Amino acid sequence: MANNAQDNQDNKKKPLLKTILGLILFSFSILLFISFTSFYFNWKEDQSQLTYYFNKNVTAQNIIGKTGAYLGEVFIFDGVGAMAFFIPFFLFILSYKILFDKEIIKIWKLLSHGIFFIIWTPIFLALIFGSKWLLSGLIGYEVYDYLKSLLGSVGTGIILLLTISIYFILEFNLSIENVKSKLHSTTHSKPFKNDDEAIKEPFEEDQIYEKIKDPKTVQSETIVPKTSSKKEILEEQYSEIQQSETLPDKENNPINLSDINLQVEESFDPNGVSHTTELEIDIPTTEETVEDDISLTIEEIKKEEILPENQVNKNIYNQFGPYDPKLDLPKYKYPILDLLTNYNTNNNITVNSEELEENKNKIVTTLANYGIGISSIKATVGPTVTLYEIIPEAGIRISKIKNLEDDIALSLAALGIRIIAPIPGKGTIGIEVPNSTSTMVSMRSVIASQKFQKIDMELPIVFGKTISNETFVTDLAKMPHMLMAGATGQGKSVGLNAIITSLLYKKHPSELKFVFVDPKKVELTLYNKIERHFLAKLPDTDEAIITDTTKVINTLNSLCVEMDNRYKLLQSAYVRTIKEYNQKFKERKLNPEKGHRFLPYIVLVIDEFADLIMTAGKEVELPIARLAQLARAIGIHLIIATQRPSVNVITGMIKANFPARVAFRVTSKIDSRTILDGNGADQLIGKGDMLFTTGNELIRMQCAFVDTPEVDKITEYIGSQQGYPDAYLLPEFYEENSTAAQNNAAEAKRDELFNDAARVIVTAQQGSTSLIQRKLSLGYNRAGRIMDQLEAFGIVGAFEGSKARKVLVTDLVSLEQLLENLTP
Ligand SMILES: Nc1ncnc2c1ncn2[C@@H]1O[C@H](COP(=O)(O)OP(=O)(O)OP(=O)(O)O)[C@@H](O)[C@H]1O
Repeated sequence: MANNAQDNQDNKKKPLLKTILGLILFSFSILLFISFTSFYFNWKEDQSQLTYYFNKNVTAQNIIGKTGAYLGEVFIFDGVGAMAFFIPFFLFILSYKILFDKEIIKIWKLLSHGIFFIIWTPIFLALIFGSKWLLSGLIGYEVYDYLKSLLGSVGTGIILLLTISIYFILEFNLSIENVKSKLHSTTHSKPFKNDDEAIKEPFEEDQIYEKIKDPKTVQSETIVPKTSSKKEILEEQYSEIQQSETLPDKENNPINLSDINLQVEESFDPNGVSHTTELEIDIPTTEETVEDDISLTIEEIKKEEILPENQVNKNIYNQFGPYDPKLDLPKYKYPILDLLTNYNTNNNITVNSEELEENKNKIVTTLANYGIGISSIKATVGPTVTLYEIIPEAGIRISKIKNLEDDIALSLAALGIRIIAPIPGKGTIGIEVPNSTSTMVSMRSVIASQKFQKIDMELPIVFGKTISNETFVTDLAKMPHMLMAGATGQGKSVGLNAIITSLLYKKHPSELKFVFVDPKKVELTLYNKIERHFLAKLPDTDEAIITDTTKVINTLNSLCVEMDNRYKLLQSAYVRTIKEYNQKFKERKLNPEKGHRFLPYIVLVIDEFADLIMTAGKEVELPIARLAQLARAIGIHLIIATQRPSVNVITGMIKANFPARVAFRVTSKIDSRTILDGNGADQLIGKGDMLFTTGNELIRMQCAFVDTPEVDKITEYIGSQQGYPDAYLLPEFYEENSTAAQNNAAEAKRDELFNDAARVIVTAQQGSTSLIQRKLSLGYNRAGRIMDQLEAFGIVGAFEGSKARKVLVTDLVSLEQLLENLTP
């Protein structure tokens, strides 16, 4: 009881205290205002009086006396000049809020804006008016003077302009797009584009009638004859009414325009000419009833603005701009050209005209010996091969020339002659003859080529130079998977390195990850150095480069899981390809809280595929075929290289899903057919001489040469830079049919924070990875891994795309029991 009485007392005191405080602040604001204003008129006379502040015989001119003069001196003269008026203004607003519980202007907003302008304006005034301290105050002038010594007047002006621009941009959200869209909307909402058009616009007088007449008073309305003068009058009157929407008592007595009865009356003289037009407005008065005496105060309903989801993201977009995945490693430097050796042979293909002439003669005579006449012959010299294009005389069968391949080779005494009859799209027959001295195509020359530098592709690969000495660039993302074959020592490893190097020169670590499988254990180990930048691996494996067959199977299956996960993400984002998905993510239209993330491309490179198939057979073939069939849309691309392109290695299932083929020299026609579905690879001359096809024509090329020390330098360059804490972690994969093995494996690898994460998830009853991330301050990968483990132990359900996983344990007690059972 005593307590209640005390509370009541307190409650009664509170409004009193508030009123007192409000009044004090109000008085202060008035005092300051009068002091400051008076200071401007009397400061000269009063300045000397201030030394005798406590001497009652000395008086000041200021209305508020010596104190007023003193306050003016401190705040205006020695302080911030005219901006000192902000202080009484602020106190006034504050007192109003305290007294009447109403905010004229939001206090915090006013304060923050005020602080900005208290700093900015005096400097600005000092810049414009110089040492007029009454305007800028001493502080404003001194700051300006200091800035001037540093930047000069122009520099200071620019800084001031910049700061005020930033202020307005932030305050009014003036991004270029916003301004554009506003301009756009205003131009579209303009009724008339210009005055002329307004005149041309057929004016419907009836529309005015419609607008101004109240349906209730239709009967009493006087019909106005349609003359242009009346039209104008009416128009004017209507606009007046519209303006009068802001009638003075609108605040307290809101009047609806439709409640206004409008009558237009005209008097006519006998000739029918109108003289006066009167406008009468009936403002309905509220009926006064007894109930009116009882006042009803309706508390203002505060509506919290809830934006739709896409709008929320839009705000984030407006605030932070597009998401840039490269900001993960903002200081990352792309490899420089000097890491590649300059072999000094760049574009200088030596044309040996004697050799060309000799070969031409031999071709012409050999063909003549078989009765084939030629009407013209043209040579295109490439780095390793020269293409002689011939147009046979009319009536010669093409197959006849094709059959002479061996005879021409014999007469030219050269290996690697290939006859293309006819050259697709040209109407000529091509005879490729190797040059006696071939020119090496250096990786440096192709990387530096304008074509590669300027190309805009998702995964650009520069292979080398074509027979006509053009740099050949193609997009792995479009291929979408590549099969590479070639006998040992013919340039396969160099080819793989060329592909990887091209990608490393063009892609940021956030955009691309490699999975390397290297059963030979030597070719790809160089790339270990870029593990934390560009490699992806299974969780809890030490080496990112996979050399062990069992791990290959797990990795491939894990990639299948990643593929499925990515498909779910794409599905929930309503997009069809990774490109669209990432674009949407960059535009912040996808919510990371719902599991969305930027998806890097994944390139799986398998060197020596034959070895894998021999040891693991179907176990690798199936996931590879699955990936090859489905992974194109979600950014997983496969490059498979093999020495032995025999049918038991490159099975029908694999072949069907790898449209892009690269063939270095192979030893038999059969191998050539397996890899290219035709002859040709057996006629290559080795050392990087290659054929490339994506299903249509065969392109002969000299592969760019990149040596191991060059690769070493590139990986060293990238590896020495700041990288991610770990390689990109692929999802965990457990074999489906052995739950025990699965549990054991998971048990052995349970994360230290597994129990904590389980508690977080069960408490919140929400299976979300980002929740674990937030509560336990973990990175996405680790949190994702823990989530997989929670699934393995039956604590949460399966991954469901953008939806949170189901939590299968309902309360903490059951969870603790489960965790206890798990502890060995
Ligand atoms: N594009 C090229 N330009 C010039 N020379 C090359 C090119 N490619 C390969 N060579 C030469 O051929 C050699 C063997 O190449 P590479 O190591 O790539 O063969 P490989 O097919 O991978 O052999 P293996 O299968 O035994 O590893 C290289 O050391 C190099 O001298």
